[in-house]
Amino acid sequence: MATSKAFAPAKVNLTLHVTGQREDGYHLLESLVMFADVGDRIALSLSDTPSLSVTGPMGQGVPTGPENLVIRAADLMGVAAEITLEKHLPAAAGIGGGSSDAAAVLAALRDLTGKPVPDQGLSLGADVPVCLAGKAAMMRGIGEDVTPVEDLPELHCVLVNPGVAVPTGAVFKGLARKNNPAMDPLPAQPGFGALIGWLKLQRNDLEKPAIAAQPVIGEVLEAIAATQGCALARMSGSGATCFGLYASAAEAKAAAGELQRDGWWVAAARLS
Ligand SMILES: C[C@@](CO)(OP(=O)(O)O)[C@H](O)COP(=O)(O)OP(=O)(O)OC[C@H]1O[C@@H](n2ccc(N)nc2=O)[C@H](O)[C@@H]1O
Ligand SMILES: Nc1ncnc2c1ncn2[C@@H]1O[C@H](COP(=O)(O)OP(=O)(O)O)[C@@H](O)[C@H]1O
Repeated sequence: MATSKAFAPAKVNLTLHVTGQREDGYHLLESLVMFADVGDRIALSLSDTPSLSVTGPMGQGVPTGPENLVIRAADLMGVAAEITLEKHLPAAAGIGGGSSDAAAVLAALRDLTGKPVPDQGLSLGADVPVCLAGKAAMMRGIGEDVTPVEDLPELHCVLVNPGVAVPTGAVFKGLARKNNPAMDPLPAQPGFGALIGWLKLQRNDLEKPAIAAQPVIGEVLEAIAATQGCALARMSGSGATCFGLYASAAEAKAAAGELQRDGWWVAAARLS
């Protein structure tokens, strides 16, 4: 029986500009996305009797029925599979856990069966195409326009989620304005200092409405910014996960130690 194992990394939106809104209500975005070396793990095998088992430290509350994005991904490919999903990422957290799981299943089933992935998986979620690309990229449109970005410096980060789920649609609805300024052009082959300098001039436009919905996100950002060596603290996606950037793995690891609180999920990671 054909089997496959896959890693579904956390997606981090280093920037997220909301620059407009389509007639169907979806928002136009510009985002620099990178992927962390922390994530979910998936094992799957082709089978006549499809099934899903959700395990892992963050598995609680993740749907086990047909609404789970890994099942929807198998359905989209028209393939029956037995899937085990080991959750390490918090759900509904702005780091694309479900989207990354879906993308990993799409890629695994494409490789096992030779079938193409319909429409980059966009029908499963706006974040699925960038997760399918799986490497640093500029994401535009509602997420369907993905351009890989080469030559970014090594980045180390801490990811912090305060244990509150923030529904993506509700945060978009809370935006004061939909047509915010576009991102500045990314400098060519930036070193760490140049990339941080550029990032500081960009934004996550969803930060403000997310903090209004869940004020603890503001506390997380302050706590990250106060850690030794933190070059930038920002929210990812629609939250509530926030990240801090550091020049070294040692600083990111020390920050993760400092940021431990009851109910907070904290991970040090490398971004690429
Ligand atoms: C905001 C982002 C940024 O990367 O990340 P997350 O916070 O989800 O991680 C994504 O665009 C989210 O992608 P994804 O989570 O796949 O979104 P979807 O399931 O397609 O959409 C959930 C809801 O968010 C709103 N939505 C989503 C994407 C978009 N470009 N405009 C929107 O207005 C819509 O109300 C939609 O019903
Ligand atoms: N495999 C999955 N992992 C996590 N959540 C999932 C999954 N499949 C479906 N969901 C549902 O999708 C919603 C969004 O989850 P997720 O993709 O992790 O968040 P976000 O889009 O904020 O990064 C959750 O509320 C959860 O109920």
